[in-house]
Amino acid sequence: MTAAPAAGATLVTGIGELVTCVAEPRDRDLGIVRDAALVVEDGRVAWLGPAADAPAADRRLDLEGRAVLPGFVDSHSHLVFDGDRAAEFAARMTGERYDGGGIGVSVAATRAADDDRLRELVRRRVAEMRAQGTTTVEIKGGYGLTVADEARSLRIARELTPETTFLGAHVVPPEARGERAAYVELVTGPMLDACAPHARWADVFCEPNSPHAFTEEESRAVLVAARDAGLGLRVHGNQLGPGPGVQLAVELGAASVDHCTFLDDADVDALVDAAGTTVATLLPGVEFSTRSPYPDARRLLDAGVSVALATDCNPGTCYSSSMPFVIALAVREMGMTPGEAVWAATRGSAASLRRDDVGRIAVGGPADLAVLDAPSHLHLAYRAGVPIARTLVTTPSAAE
Ligand SMILES: N=CN[C@@H](CCC(=O)O)C(=O)O
Ligand SMILES: [Zn+2]
Repeated sequence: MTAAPAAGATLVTGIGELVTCVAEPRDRDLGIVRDAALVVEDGRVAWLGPAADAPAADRRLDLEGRAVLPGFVDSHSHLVFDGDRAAEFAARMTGERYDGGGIGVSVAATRAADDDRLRELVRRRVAEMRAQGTTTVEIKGGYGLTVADEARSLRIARELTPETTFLGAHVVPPEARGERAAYVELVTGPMLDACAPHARWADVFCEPNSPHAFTEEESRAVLVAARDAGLGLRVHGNQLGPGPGVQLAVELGAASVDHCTFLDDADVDALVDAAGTTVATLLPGVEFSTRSPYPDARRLLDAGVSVALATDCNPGTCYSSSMPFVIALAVREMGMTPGEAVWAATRGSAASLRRDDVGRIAVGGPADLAVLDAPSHLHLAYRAGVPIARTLVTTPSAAE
C-alpha cells in the first residue's frame, strides 16, 4: 500500500539491504529489509519499508542497490590530544611492550597546544570518523591532567558531541609521581568540580599491571566521587592483564567496562549477571596496535554478555578512527559473525552509552545512517581496508 506524499522530504530508494537493528537486544537480529526505501524529513526517519510501497516525496536519492545501516556508534575514543607517537608504535612492532608510559608524551604536547589548535585537531578527527560511517561518538579527556587542561579538553569535546567523558584518572601525571594520594584528591575534588559541567560520563584507567594507572581502591574513589557528582560511569579494565576493573564496574553499575582482554570465569559470570546494565566494550584495534592477544568475544557472546565494539581512537594504543576496521578485526580475530559485529558496533555500542535513539533505524528516530558502496553488511569484513562505508547525507543538495 502506498502512503500519502511527504512534504519537504527525501525518498531514499534503491536500498539493496536495509539493516535496522530494531530487534530486542538479546536477539541481536539485524532486522534486514531487502529492496527497501526510507523517507527522511527534518533529520528524522518518517517512513521505511519495501521500496514497492514507498510514498512519493519532494526529492529522491537512488542508492542503486547499496546497503544502508544505522550510523556506527563509536562509544570509546580519546580524540583531544596533540603530539605524535608513531615511533612508540614502531618500537612495539619490534617487541616493545605497552604499559601506558607513553601517555605522558601526549600529555606534554596537549598542554602545550592552544585552544584553537586542539579544537581543529578534534574537529578533523571527528570528520574522519563521519567519513567512515560513524554518526555518534564518545570523546574522553585524559591528556591534560590539570584542572584547567581537563576542563578545556571537555569543553572542546562538548562542541562536537554530548557524549563526553571525564578521564582525569587516566594516569598519574609526571609531576605528581610519588604523590598518588594527592593526585587522586585533586581528581575527586577540584578537577571533578571543574569538569562535571562539561561531561556526561567519568572513566578511570583501573590497571594494576601498569605503574602509571590506578589501583582498585584509587579507581573506586574516583568513580564514587563522579557518581555522587551525577556522572555516569565507564571503566578501562582488564586491558594489560587480569585485574579488578570488570568486578568494580559491575559493582558500581557502570554503563560500560572497556577492553576486557584478560577475563577469568568470575569476571564473565559478573558480566552475565550485569547484562543489560554493564556492557563489555571490546576494542580490537588496541590488540592490533599493541600486538596483544584479542579478547575472547565468542566466550562473552555465548555466555549472554552485552557486547559492544568501539575504536578507542587514541595516539597510543590504536590510532585508527575506523569502525569498519574494528568490525573486520572482530570477525577475523575474535570469532564474531559479521552480523554480531555490526550489531555490536551499532545497537550494542549505543547501549553502552545508554542510548536507545541511535544505533538503530526506526520511524521517528534520527536519520543517522551509514551507506556502503556494497550490497550487504557482509562486505564490511569481506572488503577489509577498502573505504566502502560513509555517512549518508540526505539533505537536498545530496538528493537528485
Ligand atoms: N589504556 C588507557 N588509555 C588508552 C591508551 C592511551 C594512550 O596510550 O595514549 C587506551 O584505552 O588504550
Ligand atoms: Zn581508552
